[in-house]
Amino acid sequence: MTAPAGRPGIDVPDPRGRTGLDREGRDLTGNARVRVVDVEVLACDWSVLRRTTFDYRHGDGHWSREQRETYDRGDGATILLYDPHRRTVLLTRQFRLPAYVNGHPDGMLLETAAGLLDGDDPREAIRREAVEETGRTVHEVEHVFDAFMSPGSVTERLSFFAAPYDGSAPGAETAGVAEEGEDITVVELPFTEALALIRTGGIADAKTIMLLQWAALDGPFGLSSREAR
Ligand SMILES: Nc1nc2c(ncn2[C@@H]2O[C@H](COP(=O)(O)OP(=O)(O)O[C@H]3O[C@H](CO)[C@@H](O)[C@H](O)[C@@H]3O)[C@@H](O)[C@H]2O)c(=O)[nH]1
Ligand SMILES: [Mg+2]
Repeated sequence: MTAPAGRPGIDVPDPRGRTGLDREGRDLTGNARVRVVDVEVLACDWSVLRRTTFDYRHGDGHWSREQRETYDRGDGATILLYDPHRRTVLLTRQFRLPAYVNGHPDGMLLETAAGLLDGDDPREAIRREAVEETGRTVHEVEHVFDAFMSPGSVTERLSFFAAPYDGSAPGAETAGVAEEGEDITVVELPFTEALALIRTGGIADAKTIMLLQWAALDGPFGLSSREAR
């Protein structure tokens, strides 16, 4: 007996049970300069790699046919936890393979807590991730901004949040969901030290740099907070 014919992720389930992955992006109508011609699934396992063929009308009016690959691992959310009284921030340290294979000395990155949405609203998702990755429960979270982190290739939209935590209360030193292979160290740093680490390369993660700079410019350790004191 032969196995049923079918393309995983398209007409038969892929390893994560998905089908119809080649339909994503075919019916977009928001930009009259863009006509999607074809969507191919090049790979689907954890994430989805697609190649999209589209016609694009340039500024001078001529059309050209283009192809772009997009890497889709879903959307995510991240949060800066800060203690406004002790002037500290709570970060995580974990191994990041993509950074390790691209020149980071040991792949151990200092980052703000973050996670994939997994079908949740960003605000709900970030409350869950804050507890999972730092052991701290956060109450009111402030939405700071959203950003596409690598818009030439990665579809992900990241939602950025901030929330105070009480660093005078005892907290966890390790966190993460062990069944998912996570092994996270919780790192509390004086805010000025965290900012200095951006300059030296000790913090090399984009979302973390963005949130620390927001905190210095516009957030809890910024000009307006200094004026308020
Ligand atoms: N098997 C497998 N599992 C994976 C893979 N990629 C991720 N996972 C699993 O999915 C979990 C994802 O953990 P989250 O905490 O939800 O996501 P994250 O990797 O921290 O992502 C956050 O940071 C990223 C980097 O800045 C952001 O890109 C992302 O939006 C989010 O904010 C990992 O612990 C791991 O178990 C993969 O390629 N294969
Ligand atoms: Mg995470």
